[in-house]
Amino acid sequence: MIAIEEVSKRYADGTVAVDRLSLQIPNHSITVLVGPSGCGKTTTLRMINRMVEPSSGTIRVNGEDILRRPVNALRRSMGYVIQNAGLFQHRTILDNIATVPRLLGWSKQRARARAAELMERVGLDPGMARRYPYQLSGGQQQRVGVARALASDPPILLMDEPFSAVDPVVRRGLQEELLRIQSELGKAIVFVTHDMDEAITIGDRIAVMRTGGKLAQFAAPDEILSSPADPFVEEFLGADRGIRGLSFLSTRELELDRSQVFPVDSDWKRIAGRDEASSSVLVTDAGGKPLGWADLATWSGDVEALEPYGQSFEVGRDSLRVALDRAVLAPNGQAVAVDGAGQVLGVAGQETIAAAIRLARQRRAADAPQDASKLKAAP
Ligand SMILES: Nc1ncnc2c1ncn2[C@@H]1O[C@H](COP(=O)(O)OP(=O)(O)OP(=O)(O)O)[C@@H](O)[C@H]1O
Repeated sequence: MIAIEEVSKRYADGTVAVDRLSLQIPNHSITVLVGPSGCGKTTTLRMINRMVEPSSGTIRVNGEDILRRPVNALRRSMGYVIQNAGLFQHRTILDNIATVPRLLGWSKQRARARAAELMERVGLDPGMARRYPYQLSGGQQQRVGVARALASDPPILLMDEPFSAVDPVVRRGLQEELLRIQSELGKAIVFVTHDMDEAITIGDRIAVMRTGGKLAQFAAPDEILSSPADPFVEEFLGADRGIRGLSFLSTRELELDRSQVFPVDSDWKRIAGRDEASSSVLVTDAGGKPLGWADLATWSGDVEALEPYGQSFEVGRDSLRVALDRAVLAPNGQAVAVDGAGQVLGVAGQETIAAAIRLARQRRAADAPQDASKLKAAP
């Protein structure tokens, strides 16, 4: 959809921000630009909507050179979201979102109806429609920024570090929301970030750029993590490269142990008399949800006295990275696996998870070559 061909940008002071960059950015996918500060990510993004004009090279959208299109029409065909949302402070939330439809000549009523629909889509309470931006939290303002960019239903969305100014929990929520919206709308999204974890979470493909505005690698996240193109990319990915790669391995086939899981109304005398080595059991409520760990040698039967189990992971939805994290953090090294309804499916220790990682990697290697661009990171 967006073809960047041999594009360079040299600013008036001689700085070469982007150097002969070529990228094919497909439809219905999220392409993330990452790289160290000053490597030309923002410049690249802004050349796509002509906020910055390239010094040389060509950018085409659906085959058409963007220089042939009137700049205003071009920009209105592309949603643009920036850090801190960049909202109009004197306009209500509803009118902020309705901005582009109004510019396109929609009636006030139609534009506001569209804005209200978008508030719902990005998870904003309709009660906020008449508020002003300063009356919203940073995360809510970012949602408004996304809604505003989507208002005229542009096929392309340009996002420049849109979630960088909010705390990690809100950021995670915004990323999930973006993925959900993308699964419904299927835009061509170009997303700039500094954060490799964010890139892995949301990107279908990642372009790693190096200082001087050159492309270091352009591939699916999984491929970048498993086969960095050169020492620069490897160093940029950091020491957690192996752990991050586990984000692409499913928990679906993880072998779970159910023998240690018992509902709270069990016959504890009989269970305590078992012959098995482990006296540690996971107690669930009557609905099968985890309550905590009990050491049968000492547990009185009091639910309040159970050892906390930490956080569970959801089989199929969460990756082996999450499962391993849960096991590492659990007091007894056992991660609790649940289904979509939060009911316990079993437990898995670090050894079991390590075995699953080895197996998944062997399978991957055996399946190769495969279309890595189809792989998507689980949370
Ligand atoms: N208007 C300008 N005039 C001169 N140099 C500029 C201008 N805008 C950006 N630059 C320079 O171009 C280079 C690339 O900047 P750009 O903002 O594209 O990088 P970035 O990768 O987005 O950085 P960051 O991650 O820090 O936001 C930097 O060296 C920057 O100082």
